Amino acid sequence: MITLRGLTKRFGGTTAVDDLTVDIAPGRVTGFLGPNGAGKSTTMRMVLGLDRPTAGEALVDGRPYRALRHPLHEVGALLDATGIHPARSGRAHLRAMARSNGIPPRRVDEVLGLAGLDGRAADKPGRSLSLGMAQRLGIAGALLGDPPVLLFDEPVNGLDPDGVRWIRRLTRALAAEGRTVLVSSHLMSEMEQTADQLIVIGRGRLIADAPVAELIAASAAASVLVRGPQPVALAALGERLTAEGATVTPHGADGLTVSGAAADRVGDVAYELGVRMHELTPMTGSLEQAFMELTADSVEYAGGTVGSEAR
Ligand SMILES: Nc1ncnc2c1ncn2[C@@H]1O[C@H](COP(=O)(O)OP(=O)(O)OP(=O)(O)O)[C@@H](O)[C@H]1O
Repeated sequence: MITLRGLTKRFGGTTAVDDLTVDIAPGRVTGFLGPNGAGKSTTMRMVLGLDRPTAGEALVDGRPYRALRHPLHEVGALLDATGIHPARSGRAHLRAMARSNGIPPRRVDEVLGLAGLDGRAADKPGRSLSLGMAQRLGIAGALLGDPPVLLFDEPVNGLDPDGVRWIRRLTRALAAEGRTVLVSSHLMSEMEQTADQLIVIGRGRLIADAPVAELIAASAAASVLVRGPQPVALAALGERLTAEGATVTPHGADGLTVSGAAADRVGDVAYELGVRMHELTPMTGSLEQAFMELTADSVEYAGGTVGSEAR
């Protein structure tokens, strides 16, 4: 279990993490999602004792990282996979880690196997590892102490499609063993396939903490695409739906996207107002869409919504 309580980190005038309170439970994969610069890496660094919180606390099984007696056996992490010494092989790197933590050398071969690094790749010097191999090596390092809590920061970075599938299977298997698995990503599609629970942050603040299926369902139920040849009538439809509490955004030159109203209701209102329609389509929800909706206020390029100015 990872527990964040009022976790806050400021760098000068920048608030990277802003009063984050959340529990990350064992036995499932928790996706940690947010736009670039949202504060995901900084949060993970505080869990790992690499950054000191400005306020609040980050606990691993109830204790701050610095109070863990055998850290490698209690929490494993992949943060920046490019940190390996250029002249040292992956195997030597892991052996050194194992030695200084009282872990037997045979565990090194085990985790190299788990990470899919065959003999040759494990003996290459750090400088000649591809990013994908470095990611796998980083994951091998995280698994070395067989810890119950794992943090992977953007683990699919640099991996080919096989590697991506491997990460998906590995994280799910680790969670199925009852471990706490936190995986950060800005790839919503990846999280849709991997995570059970999603924590979404924007500008350091918690935006959502919910099961993936719930987030998708919320966005799926809510969006309807409407197209028609009468801009003024369509604008009137948009106004009326906005007045009923829906969110209406323009879609191309002749359409609207309506969230917060069912397709039946949109059709009925159009009929009442005599609006000619060329299309009325309930949109299939995806996590991508849910993510865009959730983080719309926390990214600089967010599009505005239209209400009374609807075309
Ligand atoms: N050491 C630091 N000094 C100053 N500012 C920092 C430092 N580390 C992070 N930041 C700032 O804190 C904010 C959050 O950064 P962070 O790397 O945690 O975000 P992220 O969600 O991991 O983003 P990305 O997906 O781009 O890695 C950013 O505005 C970043 O510029």
